[in-house]
This record gives sequence, C-alpha cells and structure tokens, in this order.
Amino acid sequence: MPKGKLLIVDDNKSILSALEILLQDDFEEVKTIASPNQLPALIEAGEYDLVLLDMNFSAGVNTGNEGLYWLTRIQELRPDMEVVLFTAYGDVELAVKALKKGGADFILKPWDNEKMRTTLRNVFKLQQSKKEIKQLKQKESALRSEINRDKHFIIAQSPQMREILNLVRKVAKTDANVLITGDNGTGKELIARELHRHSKRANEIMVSVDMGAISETLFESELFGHKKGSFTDARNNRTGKIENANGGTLFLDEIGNLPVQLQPKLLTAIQNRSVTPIGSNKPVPVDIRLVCATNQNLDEMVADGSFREDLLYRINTIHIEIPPLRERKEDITAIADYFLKIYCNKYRKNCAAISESGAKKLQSYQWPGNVRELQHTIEKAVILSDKKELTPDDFFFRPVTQSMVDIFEGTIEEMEQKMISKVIQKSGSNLSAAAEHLGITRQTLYNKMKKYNL
Ligand SMILES: Nc1ncnc2c1ncn2[C@@H]1O[C@H](COP(=O)(O)OP(=O)(O)OP(=O)(O)O)[C@@H](O)[C@H]1O
Repeated sequence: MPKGKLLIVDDNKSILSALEILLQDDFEEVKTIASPNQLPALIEAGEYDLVLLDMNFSAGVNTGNEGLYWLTRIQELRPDMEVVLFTAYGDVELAVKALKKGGADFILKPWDNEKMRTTLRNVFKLQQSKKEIKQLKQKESALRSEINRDKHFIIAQSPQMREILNLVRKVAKTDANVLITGDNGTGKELIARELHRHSKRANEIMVSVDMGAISETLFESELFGHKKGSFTDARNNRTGKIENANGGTLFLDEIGNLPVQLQPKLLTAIQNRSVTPIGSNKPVPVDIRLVCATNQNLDEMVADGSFREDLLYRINTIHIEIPPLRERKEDITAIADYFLKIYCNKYRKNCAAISESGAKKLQSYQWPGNVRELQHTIEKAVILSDKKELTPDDFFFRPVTQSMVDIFEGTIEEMEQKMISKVIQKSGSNLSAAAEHLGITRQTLYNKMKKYNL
C-alpha cells in the first residue's frame, strides 16, 4: 500500500515543525508551507495526495473564511485532492460548513497526536479507494465497449490461412510480441483477437487502439494518459490505453502512424514494462501483451527514417503476414457463404445460396479492399436481391477508373510515384490530407516526395 504525500499549510512555524516530526513515518513525504499562496503551484504540479489546511492565516482574523476560500481553490485545481481542515477555534458551525463544501475531515487545535495520525491515514486510504474505483469504472467501460463489438468467426479454407491459424494457436500461449501485416481489410484485427482468445490472458481485456484515427496532438495522452493540468485541455486525470490494457492484450492497429517523436516513449514502456503519464514523473507498472498491425512497409519506413529500427525489433518477435484475398481463392467462396448466411438472417431474406456463375464472378475479381470489400459486396447483394440464389448481376464491384488503370503500369516505384503525385494534386497540395489518404505519416510522405523529387 503506498503511503502518500502530505502537504501541510499553517502560518505557525512551530506547529509545522511538530507535525513534520509526528507524521514523518506515516507518509512517504511531509511538506510544510507557511503561506497558502504557495498552494496553487504545488497543487497543480500534482505531487501531493492530501492537504492539512489551517483555516485562519492573517493575524487577528479568525472567521475561517480564508480556509474555506483555499479549500474551494484546491478543489478547483484538483477535484480528487482530499483536504483536512485544521483550526484552533472549536467552531462546530465552521466545521460543518467546511465538510459541506467537500472537506474530508476536521481536526481541532490543540490536537491529539494519535487522533491526528489516524484521521490523516484514514483520509489517505479513502482517497486511494476512490482512485481505484475510478480506474475500475474506466476499465469496465472499456471492457463493455469491447464486449459489444461485433464478433465474427475466422473462415480459413486456404492453405495459407490454415497455416496462419496454426501459428496463431502456437504463439498465443506465449507472451511474445506479435506484428501482423497485410493489406487493408485482410483480417489483421480478427487475427489479433484470435491471439488474445487463445492466450492465457483470454479472461482479461483486449484494448484496441486505431492509431490511424488519433490526431497527432492526442497520441501521447491517448496511449500514456495524462495528469490534470499537464496541458490546456487536461481538465482531469486520464488513464492511457496502455494502462487500461493492464493484465490483458494491447492491440495497436496502424502502428506505422505512431509519430516518430513518440516512438522512443513506446519503446521505453515496452522495455521497462511501465508507463509515465504526461505531467507525471511516476512510472506506473503495466503487464501487457503487445500485438501490433500495419498495412505499411515498416522496413521501408526504417530505411527512410520514419520508423525506429529498435522499436521494430521489439514489436516483431513473431511476424504474421496475411496474404491479400485474391491470392487465396478458396477463402473467397467460403467467406462469401459465411456472410450470406449472416446477412440473410439479419435482413430476413430468403436467399439460400450463390450460383456457380456468381461464385466464379467473385473468384475472378481482384478484391482491392479484401475481406471487408467482400463482406460489403455480399451485404449489398442480399439487401437488393429478391432471388433465392444470388447470380453475377447481384454483385457490384468498385468501378476501375482510367486514372487507376494508368497508375497500374510500370515498376512498383513508378506506380508509387504516380500515385503520390495524383493524391497530392487531388488534395490541393494539402500534405496532411494527402498523407492520411495514402495511409502513411506526413514524415513518410515528405521522405517519399524527396526521394521522387516531387
Ligand atoms: N478470414 C475471415 N473470416 C471471416 N471474416 C473475416 C476474415 N477476415 C476478415 N474478416 C472480416 O473482414 C472485416 C475486416 O477485417 P479486419 O478489420 O480484421 O481487417 P484489418 O486487416 O484489420 O483491416 P484494416 O487494415 O482496415 O484495419 C471484419 O468484419 C472481419 O470480421
């Protein structure tokens, strides 16, 4: 059990010295100050857990109003701070007023040593319990949103997917970090869930973070958490996703989007098994299994300096590469049949099967959006068709535009160059939008523009 840090405010120096000696063994730190004017800076720094606050400061004034004023100030600055009020005047009315305003307890001067120690220790314990409840509530709401997500089975008819599932089952039992790569919609998150489901952490939470959906300014707080007041919008303490995943699995999707300046902080967190929230200097221990995914080429990003090599080595102890759907034809019909059943049921349709020619049409398409695109194609066909059997004309594919045809010519590098120029042009030279559209970081986009002289 942590002992906590106590801040004592009283304008009587001999009281401060006496209390410092009395309480030094009960707390990790006892800091004494003679003027409440120092309070805001100390409270905002977030170092202390509770305050013992004198009610009267200016000589001759003993209405307790100053104490009430500072109590409110402390609560504004840190709503989770517990304040014990301290006064020489046994004024019950004032005590009630202070407790009504949110004071945790009240001690009268001259004080009884044992009572002083017990009161402060109990208030600290109460504060710790409140903190734990808050963390549990956050964890519970994260758990609930995870549980409410749609659950799908993995369909694996192709030899490639069967091999991947075998590997997943073997690796799942260990705590090895896993990197899953593959194009958009190939099933990376589904594989991550399978890893978690078969791991010894299966009864704990898997926290998923879509790094492609977080704005650059929020990355650090989202992952590591922050202390209240550590930046302008930090109105409350916030637990980061890494800490939320404690005991379970942390799934970092689109890991290639992690800004380069935050990569050392993630590396330190993985190596030291602890996270340090923004505005704090206290590392919090965490026990997580890390699974990362990306559709970007991390080796290339290491070469162009937008991804740290040491971080790549840390996250890819085991590497699982999911092939695009067009390279595993056996899965196309099996997955199509699987989604057909799901959507017929959902939309109460009587479509029992896909015709042979329909299946052929599905097999011969390139599926640039992989399983996700197949899923949507089947859903759309089920909604629009009134037939018992789905035929080729029920399946609509994305039209291939002439500009796309032009891009798909030449070497991979030439195609990449053409694609980047096109996207920059389409975005009106807005590089952030272009990078987002291409699914790469701004840094990678700059590097590629330099490489291709764009
Ligand atoms: N083998 C499979 N069997 C059944 N459903 C699948 C399979 N693979 C993918 N899916 C489904 O396809 C959709 C996309 O899968 P998922 O989100 O796991 O892909 P992803 O590679 O993580 O995508 P992104 O790259 O966009 O993050 C999901 O609805 C998922 O359930």
